[in-house]
Amino acid sequence: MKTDAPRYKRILLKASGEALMGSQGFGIDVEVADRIASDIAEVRAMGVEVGVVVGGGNIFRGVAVASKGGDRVTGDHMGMLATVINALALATSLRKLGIDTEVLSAIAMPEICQSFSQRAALHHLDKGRVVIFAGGTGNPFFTTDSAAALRAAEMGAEAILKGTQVDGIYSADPKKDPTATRFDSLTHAEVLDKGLAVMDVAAVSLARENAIPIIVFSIHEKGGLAAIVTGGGRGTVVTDR
Ligand SMILES: Nc1ncnc2c1ncn2[C@@H]1O[C@H](COP(=O)(O)OP(=O)(O)O)[C@@H](O)[C@H]1O
Ligand SMILES: O=c1ccn([C@@H]2O[C@H](COP(=O)(O)OP(=O)(O)O)[C@@H](O)[C@H]2O)c(=O)[nH]1
Repeated sequence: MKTDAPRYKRILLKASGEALMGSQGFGIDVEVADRIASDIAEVRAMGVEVGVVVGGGNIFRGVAVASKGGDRVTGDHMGMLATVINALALATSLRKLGIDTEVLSAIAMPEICQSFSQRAALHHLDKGRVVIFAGGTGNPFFTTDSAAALRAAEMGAEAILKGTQVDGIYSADPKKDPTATRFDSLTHAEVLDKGLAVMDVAAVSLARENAIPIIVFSIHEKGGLAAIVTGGGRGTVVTDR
């Protein structure tokens, strides 16, 4: 039994969309969604309040449309709808585990889920529900990382936990540069000044302005989320120290 006490009362997990496709080339691998849900359930069982922003890269990215001569805004609308599909999949996995979960969308679609408002989000969190924020920020030209920073500020989260493909922030993209070295800790300003592209500038700036720490860790590690929440695990911690 895990006895480590959680460091945070309320967190915002950014779950990579790309991770959800598992070893498939596209879409959602239900086994991966179920495993991420079990990781979330583990920290809920510790009493941690959890908001989740889910990406959409496993289904659609707006730039893909723009790069082929299409309209970027329409592409981004398609990307935001992709995040709603992922949010519904993750909510399904959480509910299978008996975790009370609410999906709040930045784009109104009342037949499918509630619309986002800060009041609704805080209400559901207070009731102990996991809240999945769908539809990104609701605006084109943004990313789900920016949505994560925005929702973290709105819900008063003590940390943004970015669960991604890599186990931290490196001196360069480790997928492209095998000589890249990993940081244990950085400041928001250092991430921006060094141009470390693990998160976009808007997201890091918003987190810095609101003094919200960011922890980048691998979402592929079972139990990795609980390890980070209890102050262990492998990841890069970004603070305004
Ligand atoms: N300096 C860096 N340190 C770590 N990862 C980086 C860095 N620069 C670029 N990356 C890349 O950024 C990716 C995360 O970007 P992102 O598109 O937000 O993924 P996701 O939203 O699916 O987690 C990592 O998987 C990594 O390949
Ligand atoms: O506030 C937002 C969030 C997302 N998107 C669109 O949704 C896509 C999927 O999000 P993202 O690339 O951040 O997903 P992830 O990288 O986490 O899988 C993006 O490419 C954008 O096209 C957007 O337009 N506004």
